[in-house]
Amino acid sequence: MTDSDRAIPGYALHRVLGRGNTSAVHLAIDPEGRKVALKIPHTETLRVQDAAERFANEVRLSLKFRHPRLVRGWAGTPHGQLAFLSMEFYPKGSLSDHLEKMMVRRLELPQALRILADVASALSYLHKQGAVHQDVKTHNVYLNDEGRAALGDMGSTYFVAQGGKVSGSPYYMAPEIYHGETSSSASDVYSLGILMYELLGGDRPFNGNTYEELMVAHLTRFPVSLSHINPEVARSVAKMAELALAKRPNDRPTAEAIRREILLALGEIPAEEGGEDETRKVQAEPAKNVGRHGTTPQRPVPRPTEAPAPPAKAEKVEDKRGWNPFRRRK
Ligand SMILES: Nc1ncnc2c1ncn2[C@@H]1O[C@H](COP(=O)(O)OP(=O)(O)OP(=O)(O)O)[C@@H](O)[C@H]1O
Repeated sequence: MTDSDRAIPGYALHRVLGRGNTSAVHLAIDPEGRKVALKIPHTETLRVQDAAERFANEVRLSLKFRHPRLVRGWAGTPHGQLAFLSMEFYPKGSLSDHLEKMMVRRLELPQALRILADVASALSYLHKQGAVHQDVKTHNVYLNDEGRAALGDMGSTYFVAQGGKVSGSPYYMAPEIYHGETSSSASDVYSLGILMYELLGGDRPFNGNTYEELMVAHLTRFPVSLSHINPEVARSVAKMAELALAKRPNDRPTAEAIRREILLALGEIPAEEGGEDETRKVQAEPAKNVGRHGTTPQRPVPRPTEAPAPPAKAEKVEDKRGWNPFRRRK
């Protein structure tokens, strides 16, 4: 029993689904008898103003946004000793957990495209609401039993009109964020581009052992063409991933344009964004032979571990020195 295993009135805790830097997430039964993922912040999180505010932000925004490709918040209390967030339970856990468990370098092509289309769909929705997510990465994508994905962790999300604190994970952070500029929907698209390389190409395009190495890579290097890494990926999708990684925000496509291109590669006609049913199938079955040469062969390669969130812009240099991109966060 730790401090984040405390009782929340009305919820029966079953087992721990995972522990992060700021909270523990339990499988629980809510007052309506539903299985939910119950997030309870560590006492330390509630003590540190920034962390407490981030948790409160996650609670508020998870309850506010409604989209089938966003992790749904059922109920929550943003502040205080009884702070919690009750969310939709994703039985397969996070995409990073899943990739680690599967021990594969990349998923089968249709599965990877489906996940990417779902994340692009969630981003397209958020961007239309005038919000920026700021933390797109495998750790924050959740999977259900049908192979559908939902984007979670709204802790860093903010409305552009209201402004917000710039943050992100160094593996996924756009060049303008490294430059200390403000984030935008285009910086989310950049992170989506990294995710596309990761899922379709088997690796992130920019790597490094330190924050500085990663910064240099993101600022100065250009990714190898995704078509070259994986010729099975449709050229139109590979092109989108490459454009998403453009150094200048204005040169990147929108999340909606990426979503459409991926859905077309899946053999679906993209429908309007926002409803429960975002796509209409062209064929009764999802296209098996996606891309130019069919599905992706699997290679058993263990995955690198996730990076923690970087020091926020305003944080001190000591934080940066102590930062280790390969430390597990749970
Ligand atoms: N909705 C959910 N369904 C199933 N499992 C979940 C869900 N939400 C979180 N988990 C599990 O709990 C773990 C911890 O959650 P999460 O990463 O959100 O915690 P956190 O403390 O906010 O993380 P950090 O602050 O380190 O980013 C996840 O890695 C995942 O395994």
